[in-house]
Amino acid sequence: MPHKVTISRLKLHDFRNYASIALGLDGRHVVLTGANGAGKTNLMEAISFLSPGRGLRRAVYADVAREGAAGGFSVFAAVDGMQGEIEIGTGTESGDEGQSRRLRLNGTPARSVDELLDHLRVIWLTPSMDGLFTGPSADRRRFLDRLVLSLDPEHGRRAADFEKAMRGRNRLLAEPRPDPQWLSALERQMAELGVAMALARRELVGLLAGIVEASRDAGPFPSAVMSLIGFLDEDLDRPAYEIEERYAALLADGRYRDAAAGRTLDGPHRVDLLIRHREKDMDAARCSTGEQKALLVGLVLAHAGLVASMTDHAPVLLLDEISAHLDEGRRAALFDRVDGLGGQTFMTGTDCAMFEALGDRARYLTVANGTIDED
Ligand SMILES: Nc1ncnc2c1ncn2[C@@H]1O[C@H](COP(=O)(O)OP(=O)(O)OP(=O)(O)O)[C@@H](O)[C@H]1O
Repeated sequence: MPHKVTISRLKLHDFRNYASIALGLDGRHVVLTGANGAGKTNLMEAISFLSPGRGLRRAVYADVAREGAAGGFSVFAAVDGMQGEIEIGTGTESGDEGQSRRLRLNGTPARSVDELLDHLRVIWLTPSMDGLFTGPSADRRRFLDRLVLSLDPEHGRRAADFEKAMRGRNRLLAEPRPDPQWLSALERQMAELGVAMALARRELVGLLAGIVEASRDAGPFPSAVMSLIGFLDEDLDRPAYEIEERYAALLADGRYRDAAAGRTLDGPHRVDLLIRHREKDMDAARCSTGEQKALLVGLVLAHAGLVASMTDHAPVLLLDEISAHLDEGRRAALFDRVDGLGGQTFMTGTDCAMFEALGDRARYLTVANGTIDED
């Protein structure tokens, strides 16, 4: 069994509709129930800030600070994490431009928010991900990259550096007579970073496929068959330096075309993640809403299992409004799978009765108007 990572205390200040709350938790799962607009998702979002990035809503930080409050927001958590106990403080202060948030670990400013990954991994499933299979490919790439990032903390930096090099190349190509040497240097950089990104994604998809396969008969969640298309598909089995050469050559050959298009047409930024429902042998996009939700739940659980086995620590799981789409049998199966992961999971719903099958494996909290009561 992987080690358990638990959030034992959580304090929010001027965070969305919370003026100031402090919660003591006991390591069990947490169920948050309350009316629409009570603040359930806001609390989940606060926990998602314990991982790098802009959280489960991909928020603009200026929107996170409580309306009417004078300064920024803060989230404080005491976590029994991957390297023992740690106190994590994150937020913004008045005067911050809203583009970054501060992070303190045991009171000391961290160099980067990526340092959070040394202490815990947070994975979430929210209703806004329901359109994943039918929406734009950018959403699937983002989903995939978050999966990769939770196993490979370098992935975010790599993707950001790739984007930067690509923007530089696009700008240069827009000039009347771009310097070919400068272009080559940027393309070489893109090749190195882009191929590393593609290989990291491919590795994740392979590892996840193994977990999905192993848990195929573990309940009512269908299994997903995933594949990546759109970037050097046939070449990714070659040694990395050969793939880099191939991509650098593609970029050099594509300069006129890309200059005319005003963007780079080949690269890991054009990849799509194809997902099929294995049991039905059908494209996920053509499955019913309920089938898509069940596929997504299966995928997220598989990913949580992968993170647990790779890091030897169970991730903190956030399942927002999970109960709504699942019938009683599926809900009970979900709770058992979640419990079997060995970590702490936070779940929300409007109706406490939906969580009956969890019994005393969870702590139940009622949210109302930015306040929280223990049941
Ligand atoms: N910066 C902010 N300041 C104050 N209130 C905010 C801020 N941002 C969002 N809110 C409010 O927080 C409230 C709670 O939102 P939240 O999404 O957490 O609700 P919820 O309990 O998950 O509801 P639902 O069941 O409808 O999903 C909303 O009424 C929203 O308008």
